[in-house]
Amino acid sequence: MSRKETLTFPPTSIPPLTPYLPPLNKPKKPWVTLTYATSLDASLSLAPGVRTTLSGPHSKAMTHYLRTQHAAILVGVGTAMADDPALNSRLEGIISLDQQPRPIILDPRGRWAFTAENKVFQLAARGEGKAPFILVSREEEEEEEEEEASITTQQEQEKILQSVGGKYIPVEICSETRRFRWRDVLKALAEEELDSVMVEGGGEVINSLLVEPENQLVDSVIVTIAPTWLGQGGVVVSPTRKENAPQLKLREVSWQPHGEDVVLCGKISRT
Ligand SMILES: NC(=O)C1=CN([C@@H]2O[C@H](COP(=O)(O)OP(=O)(O)OC[C@H]3O[C@@H](n4cnc5c(N)ncnc54)[C@H](OP(=O)(O)O)[C@@H]3O)[C@@H](O)[C@H]2O)C=CC1
Ligand SMILES: Nc1nc(O)c(N)c(N[C@@H]2O[C@H](COP(=O)(O)O)[C@@H](O)[C@H]2O)n1
Repeated sequence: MSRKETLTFPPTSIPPLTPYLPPLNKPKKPWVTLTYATSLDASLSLAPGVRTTLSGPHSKAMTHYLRTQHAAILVGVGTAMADDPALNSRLEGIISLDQQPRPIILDPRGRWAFTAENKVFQLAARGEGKAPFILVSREEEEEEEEEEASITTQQEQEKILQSVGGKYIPVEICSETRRFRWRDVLKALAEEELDSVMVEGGGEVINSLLVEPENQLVDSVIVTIAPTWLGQGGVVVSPTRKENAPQLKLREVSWQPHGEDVVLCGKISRT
């Protein structure tokens, strides 16, 4: 990684965000904040696998403030592969690793071919971020024992993970969707004593969390809207619609300008 980035977030911007952040006395289930940056045409990126900057400097600093307010930060393997994300907070004034969120990667099939060069490992080695926990399918772990080549790769990757304090966490997948069930993901986080998580993306992860009944697990939503159209072909946030189901709507909504972007905060209506 190049020069160390430092972001400044004005303290006056903090109070309007506070109602949407994990409270001091957290409930048993980890607090879930769904947060991402979108274009005016609901795109997260120009195309799958393409890292796309949407946030301006102010809203980017806000995201890095949010990262300090959560125990964990979660992305899908699609994002890990596309972006090689750092998943730490580069906010000015961070003095301790305790202020950094734990990166969580959903990678049921072990598709992320990471090396020690990936940012998250570089930062963990330098003490500028926590080491990732990678959620893998319990079933896949057993199947891979059959293949010698993948065992070697898996062992090498496990060494890289362990060398910085990370680990694989086996989680059951749903046999129909071949995806993790969100309640199982949150249970795995709770078992690691991670009592809050910001889910950053990408498209598949967000859309899967916005459908019924999974959306009832979301405590707050914080979306950065950039004044940009990305055009067709992007990774779009648009959850599957259930016939005759009521529309998903936010309540307790607040709109906050952050530079040229606007940040929309809200809570999902309980059904
Ligand atoms: N603007 C923004 O704020 C953000 C933008 N992005 C962008 O989004 C794009 C990546 O999005 P996308 O390609 O949709 O990939 P995702 O990051 O959403 O990863 C999806 C993968 O995660 C795994 N997964 C496991 N459990 C679940 C589950 N319950 N629900 C959904 N997925 C699950 C699956 O892996 P498998 O198929 O192996 O089973 C799935 O294919 C990139 O271009 C990135 O730049 C990402 C984050 C934020
Ligand atoms: N808030 C926000 N604004 C954007 O414009 C973005 N592209 C993203 N992307 C998310 O942030 C991750 C990158 O984080 P690092 O800067 O590498 O720490 C990326 O993987 C997406 O999750 N977010």
